[in-house]
Amino acid sequence: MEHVSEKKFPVDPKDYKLYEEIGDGVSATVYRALCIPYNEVVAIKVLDLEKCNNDLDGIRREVKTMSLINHPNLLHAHCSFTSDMSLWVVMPYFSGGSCLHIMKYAHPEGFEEPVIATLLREVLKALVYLHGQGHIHRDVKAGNILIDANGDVKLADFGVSACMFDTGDRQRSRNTFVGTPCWSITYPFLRADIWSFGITALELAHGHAPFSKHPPMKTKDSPRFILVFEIDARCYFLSDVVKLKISLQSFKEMVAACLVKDPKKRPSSEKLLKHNFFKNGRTNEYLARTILDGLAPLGERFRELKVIV
Ligand SMILES: Nc1ncnc2c1ncn2[C@@H]1O[C@H](COP(=O)(O)OP(=O)(O)OP(=O)(O)O)[C@@H](O)[C@H]1O
Repeated sequence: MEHVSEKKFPVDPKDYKLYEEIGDGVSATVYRALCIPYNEVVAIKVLDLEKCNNDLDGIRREVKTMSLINHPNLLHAHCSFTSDMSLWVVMPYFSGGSCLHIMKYAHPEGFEEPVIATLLREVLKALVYLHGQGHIHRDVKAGNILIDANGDVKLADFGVSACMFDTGDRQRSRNTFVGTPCWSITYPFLRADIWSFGITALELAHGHAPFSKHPPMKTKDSPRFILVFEIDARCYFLSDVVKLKISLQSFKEMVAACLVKDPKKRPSSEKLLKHNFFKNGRTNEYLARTILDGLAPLGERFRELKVIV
């Protein structure tokens, strides 16, 4: 049981009233809910601990990371607790839902340039902060970019994140790297997020990620996979760019800088944030007006999309 925000959220399920489902993932269901004592709407991610026997480490990491981070573009959990065989993570409710949901529902061909620039700029600010703290997010994607009613953007889901300052044991067990946490060694690992960031840019521009219809690769970290994927993603990008509404040279340059095979040659999140492309970004109110106005409530959209899938 952990308390993670200034306002003490209750850690008893009886203090919450679960409303409709608003999302689901591999091992969790997310509900809109009411925190009864505060009369405040929240989102609760309920993880079935029996289903995630093999990844208790990942869950602990997600909850711990969510409780320690403090940045306006990162999702911060109110509290978490176990109830029977499930873990409840109580978080602020983002009525826009994820960018993936919004695209699937209302923008199947992807977003317009200023929307993409605004979303990506906010995500990049979160990455600058995370990387500065030695964290790698490792799951940057449209499904993990949440938007609230004001157009505020939050990067969510730390289920597979890793901290470069952890002991070697955990890193060894995750089969990613072994070594002392010093920047000269660790910074190429942080740049894994830059790769995913480039793919996310394509996802937001196309409405879906390159090869999103293919089953996930088991050997995610294998250099062969990365190489094949890089070439494919770039071909996909170059051949399809004519179809995009995006004609900006700066978008192409920005994505190309992220999708470089050698992580050391990718820009840092801080450097990338200075890229010209992000000058096309607008305010959060613009986002709210452009992509949230007129959308059905999140639960309704979720239900409709579930029927389609
Ligand atoms: N705080 C929130 N407010 C509104 N919607 C949310 C919130 N948290 C999650 N969601 C919705 O629920 C979906 C699934 O949540 P989440 O990604 O945390 O589950 P997951 O099991 O980790 O998913 P995956 O394994 O696919 O990454 C999100 O894509 C989003 O649409």
